[in-house]
Amino acid sequence: MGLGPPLHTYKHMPCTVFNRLFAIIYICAIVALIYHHFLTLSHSTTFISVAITTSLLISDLILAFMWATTTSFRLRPILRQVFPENLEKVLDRKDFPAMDIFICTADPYKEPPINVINTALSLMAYDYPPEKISVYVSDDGGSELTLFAFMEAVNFAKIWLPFCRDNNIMDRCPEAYFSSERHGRAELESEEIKAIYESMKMKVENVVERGEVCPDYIMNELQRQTFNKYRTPGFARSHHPPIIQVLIDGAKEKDKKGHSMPNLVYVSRGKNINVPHHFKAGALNTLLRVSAVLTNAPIVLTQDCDMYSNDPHTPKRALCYISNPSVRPQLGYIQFPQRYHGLNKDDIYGGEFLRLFVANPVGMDGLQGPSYVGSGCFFRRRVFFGGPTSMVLPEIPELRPDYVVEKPITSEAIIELAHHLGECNYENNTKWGFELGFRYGSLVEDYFTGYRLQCEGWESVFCHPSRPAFLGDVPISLIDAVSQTKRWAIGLLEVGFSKYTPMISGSRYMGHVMGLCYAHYAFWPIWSIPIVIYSFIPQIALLNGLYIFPEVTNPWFLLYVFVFLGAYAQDCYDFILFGSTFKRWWNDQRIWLIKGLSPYLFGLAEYIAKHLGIASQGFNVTSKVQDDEQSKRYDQGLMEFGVHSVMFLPLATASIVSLFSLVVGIIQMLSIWEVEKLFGQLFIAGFGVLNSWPIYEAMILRSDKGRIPIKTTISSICLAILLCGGAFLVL
Ligand SMILES: O=c1ccn([C@@H]2O[C@H](COP(=O)(O)OP(=O)(O)O[C@H]3O[C@H](CO)[C@@H](O)[C@H](O)[C@H]3O)[C@@H](O)[C@H]2O)c(=O)[nH]1
Ligand SMILES: [Mn+2]
Repeated sequence: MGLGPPLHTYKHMPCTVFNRLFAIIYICAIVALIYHHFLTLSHSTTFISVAITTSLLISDLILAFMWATTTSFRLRPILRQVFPENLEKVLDRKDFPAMDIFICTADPYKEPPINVINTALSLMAYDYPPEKISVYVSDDGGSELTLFAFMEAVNFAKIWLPFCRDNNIMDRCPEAYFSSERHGRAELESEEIKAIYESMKMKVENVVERGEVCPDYIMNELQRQTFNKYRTPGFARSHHPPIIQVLIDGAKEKDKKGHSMPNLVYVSRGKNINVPHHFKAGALNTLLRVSAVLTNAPIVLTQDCDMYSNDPHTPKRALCYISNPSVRPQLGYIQFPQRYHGLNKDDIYGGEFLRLFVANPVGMDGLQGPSYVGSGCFFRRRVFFGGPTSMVLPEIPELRPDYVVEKPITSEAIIELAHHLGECNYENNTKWGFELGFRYGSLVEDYFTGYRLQCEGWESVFCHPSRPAFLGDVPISLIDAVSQTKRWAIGLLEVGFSKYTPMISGSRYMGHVMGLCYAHYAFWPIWSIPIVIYSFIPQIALLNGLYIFPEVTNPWFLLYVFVFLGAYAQDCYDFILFGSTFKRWWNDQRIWLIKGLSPYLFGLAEYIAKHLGIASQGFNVTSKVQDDEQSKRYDQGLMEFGVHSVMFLPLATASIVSLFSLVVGIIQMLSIWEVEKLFGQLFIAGFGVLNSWPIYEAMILRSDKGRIPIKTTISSICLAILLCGGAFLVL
């Protein structure tokens, strides 16, 4: 920075040297392993042994490729530190840039409006000049319930914001604050506010339960007119004109203590069943345009509706990097990790996503910067308009990132223009979604957008303070977790096999290591191929007395041991290094196997089906509703199945096959007493059984509602019999 106290610094992680050395050794091991497969292949005489060796070869090639992509995150990890306490020494508070905050919600029944307004309130209460903040809510659910909740939030904000400011509260999400032990200091006032909050919450929940805003809750003619828009004949969430409401005009409205308030704008973009709306990316682009004509702040923060702010100083941390764009003109965005509240102790579904949200971004931070993960990201508005040196102009001057807004946000002309910009077919014949704004073409618009921005030359920074900047909800049932992963899998493959594939395009624009980092995600779903093969082939071969791995006494066996233990140990080491625990790592590797057998596999299949024109996929919003009984089981660490789903069949079948082959394998071992021959397969079957423990429990031992339905159990037993019987006939 030159002058003044430092705002940020970084250091290389000490593990870098070890990581690089280990990578070299491991590459040699992989080469040897592949050589061994070819050797075996050349000695194979029967069709069966050729087929088995080939499938192992393919599996190991895929695992090797994925290992290489994982390793790219380990080559130059850096840790950053920011000094927000120094910010006001170099930048006057009145010179802080304005910020437009985008919150997306899509379904009042899966994303309860009370939670959405909690997120909004936590962000409105940022420790930042309120007149510089504008919060825009995108309601893709097109629901009066959400709008009603926000109208209520406006009144509550007038008490909540000054309360947080005057008492220097850290938890500025009301729900989090009132349910924590911390609200001791401002006792009396806090109790009063809590009562007001509770009554608002009841009102909002009541309205959601009824499914409509009852007439007593409508305060005046203006509100009645607004709600009537949702009740015109033909109005549906997927078919309606744009609705834009300025709920707080910061220039006029004051809080209870007479201070200014942030702007709050509700936007439900226009939709038409015949016009593609591009899901969240489409919603964000509408917000980009609407906010451009209303406030056009140079900084844009995107937030999922469940990701509330957990630290009021977060925007100042971001400012430490972007307060002076001329210092690093290519810096495009600052990504904070997604962190979650309410994870159970050992994180049975791997909901922490330690690698995705922490370890990998740290790795990319030392290169061109982390990928964008959809929430908790401060962008410079300029990034949505072409690369750092080649600006792409929008169709009207009002949308340019350097356009200065002069009219007040409630002026009629501006509101009219905003509605026009939110029309469902506004984007026809424009560059939105392709060269401008968030990019279309993938269900993981975040990954795809970040990737394209970085290809254009934008850099990014990972900001990972020890107090989480944002906290969100995790799926607490297996079906939710795997459905989410399946959506991601499809979206990632859409990028992986597009003309922008990271392997080629990414490497060309960002270098091979960055290309590999992005390829890592794009090809996540192909992990399902080796996982499926290793979950069935060694076990079924064992059942039929076919031994497919080197004997324990054979030196090649050591190679297998090294490759397996090496990968697992380094994986575990990463987990511990980034502050997680051994048990969480263990559950994470189990969920990795589950994903390979279920969402990655189905994602791959659906992606192919889509390409053959058989099916098409939408964005299935993850439910954020917490069923009490389900939450209880989650807290106890029980895996929640509960419903019958084809997604569970491969894993249930694999667990039965493993168990069966382990038992038969042990019997074989006792009868022929040649452990060294079958040890490899026995180990894999045993490893499968160990990992399947929660599945057996849920099939047989449990009686609660989260157990595996009998239908699933029977279907998977039938499948297992078919598979083993079929193999018996063939082999
Ligand atoms: O048509 C849609 C669909 C979704 N959303 C919003 O998108 C956000 C993310 O949806 P969610 O169901 O929570 O998906 P997750 O899989 O949990 O989200 C992750 O993955 C998404 C991409 O698949 C990213 O957009 C998210 O930022 C990232 O947190 C939510 O706020 C939704 O309201 C919309 O606004 N419009
Ligand atoms: Mn989410």
